[in-house]
Amino acid sequence: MRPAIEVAAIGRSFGRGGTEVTVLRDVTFTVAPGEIVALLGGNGAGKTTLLRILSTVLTPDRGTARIQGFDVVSQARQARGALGVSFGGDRGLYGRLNARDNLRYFGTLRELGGRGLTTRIAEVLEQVHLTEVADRRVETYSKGMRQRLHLAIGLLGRPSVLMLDEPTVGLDPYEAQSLRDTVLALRDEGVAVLLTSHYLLDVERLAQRVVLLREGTVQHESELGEFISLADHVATILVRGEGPLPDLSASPLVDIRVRHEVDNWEAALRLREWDADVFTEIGRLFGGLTVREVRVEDMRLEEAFARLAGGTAAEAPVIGRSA
Ligand SMILES: Nc1ncnc2c1ncn2[C@@H]1O[C@H](COP(=O)(O)OP(=O)(O)OP(=O)(O)O)[C@@H](O)[C@H]1O
Repeated sequence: MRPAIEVAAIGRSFGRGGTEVTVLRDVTFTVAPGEIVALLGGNGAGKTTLLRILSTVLTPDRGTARIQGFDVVSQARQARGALGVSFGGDRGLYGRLNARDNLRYFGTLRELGGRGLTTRIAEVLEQVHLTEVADRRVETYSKGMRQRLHLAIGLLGRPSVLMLDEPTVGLDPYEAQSLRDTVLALRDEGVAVLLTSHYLLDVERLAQRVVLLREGTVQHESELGEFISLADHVATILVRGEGPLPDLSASPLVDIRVRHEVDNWEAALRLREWDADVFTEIGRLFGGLTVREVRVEDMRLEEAFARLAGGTAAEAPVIGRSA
């Protein structure tokens, strides 16, 4: 089966002469129909630049990219026809109009029109669960509703390829999950999705494959499971307490960090693997102390990301689990 997205040796620089900066170097990967690929990377890795090239708004200096077989430079119009783009944020929506009229406006820009457009608007509203509020002004919408409207605009042309830049940013967990469910339903219909997200929960729940950019080159590409297995810790146990600090020397648990604030402390125990002794060990370390909270965080994705993108999980700039 022909890939829905083909990126071959793409390169892009900005500026000239002595101030030229190369932002993408020899980037190559594909996305199959019905597949969700997460494009990851720290700030400035080149993700947005690549999405701009694939959505035909920026031309590459080197290499080729195709959307459903259409070259994004020489066949930009056809490529755009196969593509839905949802870059989200607050830009681009007309607050004083309702969702239906926003969709009509963007549909007309895409040269969709007439009765076909009215039917299509009803369909996309249904797909993103906005039918009930479709006649309300968009300025009264929550962030999640706005993100879903962005997605609906991207879906108007029945795209077979969808590009989503930070689809869940700023959403509460319920809204984020609802948006993820919509994306999964689209994937099940055969849509190819390329996604960037600073929320690794999106990656975990959505992506089958991960492409990680670092300083403009593909640093790593693998199935999600393989990516996660690169982490050398399976979990972190956070223990919070008060009073005297625990003595954590001579523990077989790796990488123990303790943070101390006035009379509170927090210990982070990073586990290389789970075994029955972990709980015995925790009892031994913290027995007799005033423990207020014990929490287990599954850190594998963060760890894997941090190891490959640079820095440590604790410092990694792009991680968030709040959504
Ligand atoms: N028009 C431009 N002129 C000069 N430099 C640019 C231009 N666009 C992007 N860059 C630079 O290219 C690099 C990559 O930027 P890009 O926005 O693609 O990264 P990103 O991976 O999307 O980062 P973030 O996660 O912060 O959005 C950055 O160093 C940025 O400053």
